[in-house]
This record gives sequence, structure tokens and C-alpha cells, in this order.
Amino acid sequence: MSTSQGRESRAPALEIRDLSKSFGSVRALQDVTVVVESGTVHCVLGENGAGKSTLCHLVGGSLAPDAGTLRLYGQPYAPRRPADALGAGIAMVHQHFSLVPTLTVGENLRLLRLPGLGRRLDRVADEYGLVLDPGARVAELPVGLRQRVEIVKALLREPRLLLLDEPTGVLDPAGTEALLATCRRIADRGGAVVLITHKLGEVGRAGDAATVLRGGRVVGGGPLADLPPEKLVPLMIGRTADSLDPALSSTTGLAGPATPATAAASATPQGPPALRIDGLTVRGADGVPALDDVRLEVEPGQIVGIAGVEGNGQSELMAVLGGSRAPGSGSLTLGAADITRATPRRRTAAGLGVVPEDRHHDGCVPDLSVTDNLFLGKLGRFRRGGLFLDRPAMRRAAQDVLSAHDIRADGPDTPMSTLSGGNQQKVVLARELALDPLVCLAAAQPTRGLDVGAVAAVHTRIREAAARGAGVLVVSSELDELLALCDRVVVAYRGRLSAPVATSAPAARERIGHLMLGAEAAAPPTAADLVTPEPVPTKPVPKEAVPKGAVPKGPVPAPAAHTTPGTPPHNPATTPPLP
Ligand SMILES: Nc1ncnc2c1ncn2[C@@H]1O[C@H](COP(=O)(O)OP(=O)(O)OP(=O)(O)O)[C@@H](O)[C@H]1O
Repeated sequence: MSTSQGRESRAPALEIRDLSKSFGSVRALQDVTVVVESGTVHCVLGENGAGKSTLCHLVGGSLAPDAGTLRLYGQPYAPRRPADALGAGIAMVHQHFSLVPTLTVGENLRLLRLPGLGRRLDRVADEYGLVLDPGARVAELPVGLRQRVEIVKALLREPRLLLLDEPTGVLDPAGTEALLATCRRIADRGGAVVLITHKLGEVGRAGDAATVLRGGRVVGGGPLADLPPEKLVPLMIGRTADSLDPALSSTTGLAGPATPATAAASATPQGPPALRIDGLTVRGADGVPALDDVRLEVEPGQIVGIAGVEGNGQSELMAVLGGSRAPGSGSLTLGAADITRATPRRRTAAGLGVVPEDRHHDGCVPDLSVTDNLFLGKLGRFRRGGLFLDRPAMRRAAQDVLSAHDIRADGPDTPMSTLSGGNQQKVVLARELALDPLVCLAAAQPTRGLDVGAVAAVHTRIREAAARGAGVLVVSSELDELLALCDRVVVAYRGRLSAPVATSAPAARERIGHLMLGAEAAAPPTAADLVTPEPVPTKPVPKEAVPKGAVPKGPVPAPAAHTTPGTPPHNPATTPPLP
């Protein structure tokens, strides 16, 4: 090692000094100082809109600071564009995907124009266990696998500093553990990782130090040994962990297992189900069924969860529910209305609220204002004298929603694209929860990217919607969240849904974990299953085999042509080799 390299290695990986950045009247960051030592994983925490992503963009060269300086391994560093950051050995994984959906994974990776791509991919697979299917079309991948592609893209560059902006929001527990292990490995080899996350459990497992931002300022930080969750939460959200919903404790990583949801809909339901999915079948591009004779009923007032390792049909089910994908066969009934062939607009009018997996692409129009995003499908309410819209009334109504849902935006005219990721998520949820009538809400990862305080608020709102008589279907990769929120959970496995498991049943977690491994053939539930879950005649998995919130490890049944455990089969014969 040369003398200058020796000096470099003693210097912090990244020194951010007195950085400030405003967007018009919004002060996103003010005099922020963060020092990231080499060989560490440094967590950046803070509520939605605190300035975390802005900080990443400034380090990654996609934004320029108004004031302040940066040093990288002891050297002055002033990136003017993302290419400067890449050239300096910094790689970033942003909150929003930067993949071309119509291309395959391999084609997306070739766009990086890195020499020896095949060798680099092998190294990332060997060192970090992150395997990709180069022939898979990105548009057909579930968001968790898209996120994996983004992470591999960053690692292919062999960065010495890796910035990850909420990378685990869309990962299932196994994917999260793999990523945290990757972070540790990078740090242990002398690199450094800046990890933005809302999940305190992850902070405890992977982090060495943390900085907490609130309102664009640093409000605390230091080695994590001195910052237990009880100290971090008040710093992050300005109130104590005790004030949060206790059912959230394990979702947020604050404490032990979540309390099961109270069965809100234990009474015998009257009238038709809020949502009935009957014999739904969808084939993937390779002809393999992505959804195979799926049947499910969600009663009014009931919260039903869909658990499962990502890639077992959940994305296709959400796409069919939202109306962006037509089923090959089967039917969807909302209350008394057949909506199988209904347009998304008609579904909304009939009372189906949908929070899609990828809220940024499918849930909102980023270039339109918050007001327009809230009321786009409901303009009739604001029409005056035929064609004219009462814009002031729309703005007032939007302001009420912003206040009620604690959405941090610079007013109702703000373009959606300038809201922080968590606040965008809150807008989409608020819009769907406000449907009138709301017969059923189908929400994929409803709390993804939300801070611990906002997660509590969203769970309360979902329970309130159910209490008012709506059926709720929640797709989540977080078992803790499903156990905290739902009355019943079904498991998606290779395109089929299991019989429901009541979350109040003894050993519900273990049974669900078992089903996630396909340990019980996921036969379509009978009508009796849907009302009273039958005990499943299998030996429960021992408790220690199913870690909290994690996909249990164990003998997985012989996979079909899989490249990723738990993902739907992909035909390797169609997979083109990489260079
Ligand atoms: N391009 C932009 N134009 C205007 N305002 C912006 C822009 N980008 C960010 N902001 C504002 O800056 C503030 C900080 O946003 P940022 O995305 O950094 O927050 P965050 O901490 O990453 O939040 P989250 O946890 O929700 O992702 C927010 O008020 C946001 O609306």
C-alpha cells in the first residue's frame, strides 16, 4: 500500500460538513454534518421527509448543495453529476427503480457498459449470494427481485462506499437478511455503507453507528452501542416508543413479537363478501401459471393478509385486482358486482381501493400535483356548471387530507414527484382509503417506506376502514405486519393460496411459516375453510425454526426450474447467456 493510500485508509470514508439544501421554500437539509468511518455500516434515520434521500442525492452527485463540503477518504469531493460519484467509487441504490422494465435483467445490466460483466456477476453471486436470472423481463419481476437487480447493479461496480436508500422496504425477510449480511461484508473488508432505513431491527443487526435527521437537521447520532431503540425513536419522531401501537413493536423492530390482531369479523357475515376471487388463473410469459385457480373471500369488516415469499403470484394477483392484467380464467366479484372485466376506473367507482406494489409507477402520476393525484378519479365532486372545476374547493379538500394524514408537502399544488417517498405512499393510501363507497381495499405493502409513527397511523386507519364495514386485503412480505394487522392470513405459494390461518390461533406464526415453504400442498380453500379455518394435519415447525419475521430455513420442496428460491419457475432454456 502506498503512503497516500495508507493516509486515505485512516481517513473517514465520507465526511459531510455543514451541508445545506433547499428546494424553493423547503429547507430539506440545514447544516448537516455526518462522518462515516471506513469499515462501518452507518445508518441514517429519520421520519418521512426528514431529508435522508436528499442527503444521498447530494453525495451521489445528482443534486448540488447550497452550502457545505464533502470529503471522500480524506480527499475533497465535489460531485457535479452522478458519473463523478461512480468514478470516485461510490455506488447508490435509490428508492425508485432505475431499470428499463421492457428489457431483460441481462439487457439492463449490459447498459452499465462494464468490462467483464459475466465475471463480475459471478463474483457478486459467489461473494454475496445474490443470484439473478438474466433472461427474466424486468416488467414481470416482483418488486423485491427488481430491488435485487438494483443492488447487484451497485455491487458490480465494486464500490468502496455504498449508499442504500431504504433498500429493504420491498424485500422479504430472507432478502433483507441477505442484504444486511452484504452490508456487513462490505464494511468488514474496509469499505463503508450508508444505510437508510426505518426499521430499527435492521439498524441493530447491521449498523455500527447512526445519524438521526429531523426536519432537515441532525438531532442525534453516534455509535449504536450508545443508541438503543428507546433513545432512537424519540429522536426520530419526537415522541416515545410507548406512544406507538404496541402491535407494531416487532414490525418496527422495537421489541418482541407482535400481538395478534383482534378478530374484528368473528360474527357471521351478512350479505355477499366484500371481495370474492373465484378460480383465477393467470399464465406468465413462459406459459407457467403465475396464478393457479386462486380462490379467496374477504368478508366485510375483515382484514385478510396474503403472506408468502415474493414471486409466488402476489404481484400478478395485485395486477389482476387493479385491472392492469386480465385473467386467463376465473372471476372477481366486489360486493354484488362482477368486476372481472371492469376498467380500473369502473373498479374505483364500484368501491375497490387498490394500493399497488410499485406506488411510484402505478399508484400516482408524479408530474401532477398532490391535489390532482388525490382527486383524479373523482372530479365530478368538484364540477361546477358542467365542465368547470372548482379548483379552490379541490385545493381546500386536498389540504384537509394533507393535515389529516400528516402528509408533509409544500402545499396541495406541490408536484407529487417532489414529495419524499414516504409522503407519496401516504397520499396513495389516503386516496384509496377515502373512496366512497369503499367496499374493499387491496393494499400491497401498505406501510412500505413509512416511518414508525406513520406505520402506526396507517394500521389504525386500515382497522377503522374494516370497522366501518370494508373488507381489507393486505399483501405484505412482513409476517409481523400481517400478524399484527390481520384477522386471517393465507399463504401464496407457487401461484396458489392456502386455506386461511386465523392469526389468533395458537402457533399461527409457525403454521404460516410452514405454508410459506410449501410444506402443505396449497390446495384451494373450501367454503368451510373460508369461514372457520380448519386445523392443518401437519406437525408444527419447532418455534426456533421460524425466526421472528423471517422466512424459515429448512428443506424446501424440490424446486421447478428456479433461479431464486420461492420465485415462480422461469424456463432457463429461454435465458440468454451474458457476455
Ligand atoms: N426535487 C424536490 N423539489 C422540491 N422539494 C423536494 C424535492 N426533493 C425533496 N424535496 C423535499 O425535501 C424534503 C426532504 O425530502 P427527502 O426525500 O430527502 O426525505 P426523506 O427523509 O428521504 O423521506 P422518506 O423517508 O419519506 O423517503 C421533503 O420535504 C421533500 O418534499
